Amino acid sequence: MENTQQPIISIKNLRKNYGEKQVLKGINLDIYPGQVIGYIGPNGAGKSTTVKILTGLISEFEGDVFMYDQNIKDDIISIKSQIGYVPENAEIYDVLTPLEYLDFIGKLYGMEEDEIATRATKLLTAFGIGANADQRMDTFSKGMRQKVLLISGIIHNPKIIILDEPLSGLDANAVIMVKELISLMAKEGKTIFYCSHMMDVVEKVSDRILLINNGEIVANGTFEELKAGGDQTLEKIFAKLTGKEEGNKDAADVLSALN
Ligand SMILES: Nc1ncnc2c1ncn2[C@@H]1O[C@H](COP(=O)(O)OP(=O)(O)OP(=O)(O)O)[C@@H](O)[C@H]1O
Repeated sequence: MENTQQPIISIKNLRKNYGEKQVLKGINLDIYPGQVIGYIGPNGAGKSTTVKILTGLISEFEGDVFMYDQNIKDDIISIKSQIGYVPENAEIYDVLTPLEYLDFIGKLYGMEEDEIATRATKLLTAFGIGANADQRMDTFSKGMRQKVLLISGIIHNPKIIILDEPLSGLDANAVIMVKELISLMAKEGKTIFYCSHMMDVVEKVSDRILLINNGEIVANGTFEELKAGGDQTLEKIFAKLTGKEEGNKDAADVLSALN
């Protein structure tokens, strides 16, 4: 179906080089309000580089990115405050308690102290760690920290949410909850850019799936559209388009290297 809305994110001929190496080779993409974009690709394909450009962590690149109709090169600071970002490997200030940490993050987003405290308490409870709100995070498990990170990415109620492998370390119940949350947020009109290696989840939550390989988009469509090529799971589509369709003999190669 043709989208008649204005894109909330528009990526035009995005290129990035590290020295001689071309990491992004001209990415073009329009993303509309309320869409969940699943961004997948093999290790080293260019996913995190794309995300770092979208979130202003990398400022040197060729091409243009528009968010909320503004070129991010013109005012990345104001755009950053309107994005929620959950990074892949974030350091959390774990000498702080969740409430202290979220207070710090909320203030960076310009929120009022009372509003931060109320929202943080509600979110921590919703994520099942309300009882740990005043406990130092150096005592937290990986999943508990990941929950705090997720909360820190949405506490300011942004319209664009960028998630880089957000389910890492979460237990099965939390995964179900976050999947549901992604769908509900999209229904509210939020736009989610979701990078992950968890094919089964991407398959279920995404309205549009983009597969990047060697810095180029090699598939772009709904899961139904991608399946029309004949493969019934995203795992199989991924394997075919990234050159592993002959069956993955890498595991056997690893084993034989040991013998
Ligand atoms: N700071 C850097 N300097 C040089 N090369 C880099 C740098 N950051 C990333 N690269 C290279 O850019 C390419 C893309 O990396 P990127 O982190 O975007 O991949 P990815 O798709 O996120 O991979 P993964 O699934 O492993 O997280 C890789 O070849 C990587 O080695």
